[in-house]
Amino acid sequence: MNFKAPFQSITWNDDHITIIDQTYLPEREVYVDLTTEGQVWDAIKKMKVRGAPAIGITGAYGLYLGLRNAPETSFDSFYNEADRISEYLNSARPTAVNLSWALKRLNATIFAVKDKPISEIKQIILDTAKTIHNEDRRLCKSIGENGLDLIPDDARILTHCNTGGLATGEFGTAFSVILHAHHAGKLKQVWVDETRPLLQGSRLTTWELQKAEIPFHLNVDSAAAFLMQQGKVDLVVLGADRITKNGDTANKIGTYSLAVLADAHNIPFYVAAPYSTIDMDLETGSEIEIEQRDADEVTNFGNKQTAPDKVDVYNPAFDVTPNRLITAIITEKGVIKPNYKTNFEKLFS
Ligand SMILES: CSC[C@H]1O[C@H](OP(=O)(O)O)[C@H](O)[C@@H]1O
Repeated sequence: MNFKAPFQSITWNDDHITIIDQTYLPEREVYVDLTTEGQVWDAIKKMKVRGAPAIGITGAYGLYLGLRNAPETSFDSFYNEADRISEYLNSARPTAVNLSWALKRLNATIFAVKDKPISEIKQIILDTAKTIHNEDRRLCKSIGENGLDLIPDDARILTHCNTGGLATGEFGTAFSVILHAHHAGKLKQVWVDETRPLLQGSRLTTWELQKAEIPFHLNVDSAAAFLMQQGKVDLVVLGADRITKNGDTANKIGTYSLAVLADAHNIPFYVAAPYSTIDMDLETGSEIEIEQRDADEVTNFGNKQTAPDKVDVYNPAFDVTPNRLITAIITEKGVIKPNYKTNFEKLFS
């Protein structure tokens, strides 16, 4: 299916990255230029750019920004600098594997061309970052196409957090499935979880759905169960930040709750993600580092304080859904069903 994505959230402009600063959405569409690895780190940490594939792409460009003026005295010193900057960038957010995946891919590329002049290696780093960006565009389009077979006519899809162009290189993951279902005339509407505490659903997914002219209702997270109980949800489709070899999936906090609810109501529960989100180095979800974020994200609603001073807060940015609750994982190579370990090994062989 040929259709354009509603917008681009990351662009390489000659010598810098331009991103939409998502912290201003939906009220304002603010574009910011990132010219150093420090600005990239800050943008990822403060979620000006967010979403597993998007932070991988931005991190890749960030490594180039950090290395483009590095001394060209010796390969070893250049490679050590690449490793240092990669470690620094990777420290911005730990859970989404795409950031470390992109940086590891770039460092492997650098080592593979170690006999070339360092000036040439720098250009290869930039070219590889662009390849990662363009590859994500293609992979996410395929995810949407592959997901279509799972979508019934007049589908009412519930989704969580944001998985569209703001979270990826262009089409999104679960959002790509929604886009394709819409263009195929199979989508009745989307239920959008607001996704506390940072409201990626109510701020970002609604903004993207309006741009795509897709019908939706915004609902508080705790209304999902009632919607399912009333028979108003046909399937759940959402994204991932890290999927382990056995199919356990780390995703935005609240995903596990939805998986348990979907199971209790016999509703299909689908994860959509590119291969770059699958971490074949981890056996199970218990090994995934879950990012803990600042208390003020929970004790404040925008600029309004909504809890007393000095309260203890538990604010994990993600949770882990066990593979047994995941009906299938929609990837660019097709729809993967259990046994995930066996089928991932075939996918990666
Ligand atoms: C297409 S991956 C999007 C994935 O990333 C989000 O996390 P965050 O907003 O904290 O970057 C969320 O888990 C989404 O499912």
